Amino acid sequence: MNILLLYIREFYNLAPLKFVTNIILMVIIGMLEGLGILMIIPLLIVAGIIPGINTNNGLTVILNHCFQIIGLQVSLPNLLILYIGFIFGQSWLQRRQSILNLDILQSFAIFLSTRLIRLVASAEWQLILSKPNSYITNVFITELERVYAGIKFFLQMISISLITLIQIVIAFLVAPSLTCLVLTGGVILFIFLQTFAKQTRSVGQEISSLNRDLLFNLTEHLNGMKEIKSYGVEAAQISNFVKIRKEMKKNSNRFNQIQVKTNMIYKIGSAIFISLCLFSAIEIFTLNPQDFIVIAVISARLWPRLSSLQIGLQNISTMLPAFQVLRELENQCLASQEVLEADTPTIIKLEQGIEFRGVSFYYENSRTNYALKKIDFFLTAGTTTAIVGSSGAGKSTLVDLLIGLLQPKEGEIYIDDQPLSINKRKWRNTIGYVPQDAFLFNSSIRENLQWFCPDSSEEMIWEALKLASVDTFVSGLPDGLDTVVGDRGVRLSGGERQRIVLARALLTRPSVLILDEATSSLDSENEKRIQHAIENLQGRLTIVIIAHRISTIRNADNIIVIESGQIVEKGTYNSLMKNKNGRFSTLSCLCNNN
Ligand SMILES: Nc1ncnc2c1ncn2[C@@H]1O[C@H](COP(=O)(O)OP(=O)(O)OP(=O)(O)O)[C@@H](O)[C@H]1O
Repeated sequence: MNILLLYIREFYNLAPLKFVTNIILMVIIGMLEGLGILMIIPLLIVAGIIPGINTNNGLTVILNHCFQIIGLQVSLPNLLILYIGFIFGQSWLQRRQSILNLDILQSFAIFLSTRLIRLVASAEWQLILSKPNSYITNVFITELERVYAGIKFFLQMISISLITLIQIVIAFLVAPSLTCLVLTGGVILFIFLQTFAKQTRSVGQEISSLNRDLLFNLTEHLNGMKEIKSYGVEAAQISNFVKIRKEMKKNSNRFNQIQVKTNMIYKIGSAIFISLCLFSAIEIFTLNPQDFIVIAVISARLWPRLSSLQIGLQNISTMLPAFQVLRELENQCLASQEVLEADTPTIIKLEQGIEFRGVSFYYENSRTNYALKKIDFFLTAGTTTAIVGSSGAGKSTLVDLLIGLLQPKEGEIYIDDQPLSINKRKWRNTIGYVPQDAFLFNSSIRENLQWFCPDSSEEMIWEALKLASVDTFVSGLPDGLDTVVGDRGVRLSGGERQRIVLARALLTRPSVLILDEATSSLDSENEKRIQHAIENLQGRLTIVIIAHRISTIRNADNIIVIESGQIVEKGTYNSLMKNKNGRFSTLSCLCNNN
């Protein structure tokens, strides 16, 4: 419950005035409903439905007094108009309150999701790496929805509680002993049914974990659709999906059964207690008819409310695990916020070069294994450097460190003698990055290109396309720049996609271009095109190429060979090839044999 109160406090802090207005409206609505019930007595008296009525009844006297003040007679039409007035006022306020309620709930929903996206976006890359995408998606889509639902149930419970409380007070004023009897019954039943709240909590926990599994399974299924179809393992994936779905159904049924059971117990309980009340009212408390009617109406309304309160509590209980999941992610992101200098469009004009000084790095989930150990090198500005090594050698880790996504555990990276750690934002504005699995949106080539550079002109776009050797291809398309590339660029070949991503990186006019295995999945024809594009750029900027294939880096000014996280060789292509027993020569032979 503490976690719920924590979010309620944030909810209150977001719009305290609206929150308080909402509560005041709830109280007024509760009072108007109570007055509506009380009106039954004078109505019955004036209509003469209850014979031999004691007209000195407290309520009737107050009403007479009120009517005298406004100069009206206590007549049936006046009473009916007043009754309609109460109901009208209550309904109108209820409408206003519902609108206000939804408004503040929606504002809170926006606040929570915006805060989460900010926290995730500014978290250290290593935290994002440690979470499956589907985990974060699940928190955004499912768990956040459950959190809003939990807050909504909480507000509904406040509203029901206030209305119930006001009616209990009215009933108490009319017939204290009988009200105590009705209440005792209600409280006993309420406490008895609390055991169900615990059960619903465990159902809620299972719902949270099943939602996560379902999304994980679905994401894996969709991402790996090509492989799944190629290996013909659709049935296994589908059966896994169906299994989770069935578990969800089982859970949902369990929750429903608890709620239906609660409802049933309340109905039976209320029948027993209302009968008991009727009997006691007549046989023990000898209540007069008008008071009896008020108590009967309040009791009849009170019991369903108690049942709604109980069900509301159960609903909140089911949602509590979602609050915990959300808080956990928020706290993790908060604890690993990236320290960046103020947002700025400034870039670094690389003049001397980039230096790795004694850089070591390990991933948090494998602290004993260094992915990179004591890396020292200097990349002169304006040159092209290739980093090669076998799979798992540490090339991508090195690129992530170079971009400033990962922080060295030991040592430091310098950009023209300035530590990268204090200039990360400026540095990222300076570089162009083409990753292994280049990403394109399901929109036009133009929109994809302008993603990082929204103000780029037509001329700049074509210049970048030309540099990336993809201008002829784009101009040959029927819709040219307006051609839609499909989800993740599926309507393009691997080579076309990669060259468009290269053009996107070049459009930002970077001083440093980092290509991480940009040709790894391409055939030799496309590889040549990319290579040609890179050769076009050599000398104009500082280029860092991570490559598997030695053929693609023949023209690099420097080559750094990494093995098991350490630099084992450095030099030019020719000097490294001369050392026949060297790692580079071996890698080169392996590539040629492949
Ligand atoms: N997110 C991670 N968590 C834990 N260990 C990781 C993570 N990413 C990489 N590693 C480990 O770090 C080492 C270096 O990995 P890296 O991806 O940098 O190699 P690579 O040379 O780029 O490999 P490849 O050419 O196959 O992409 C490997 O031992 C790898 O298992």
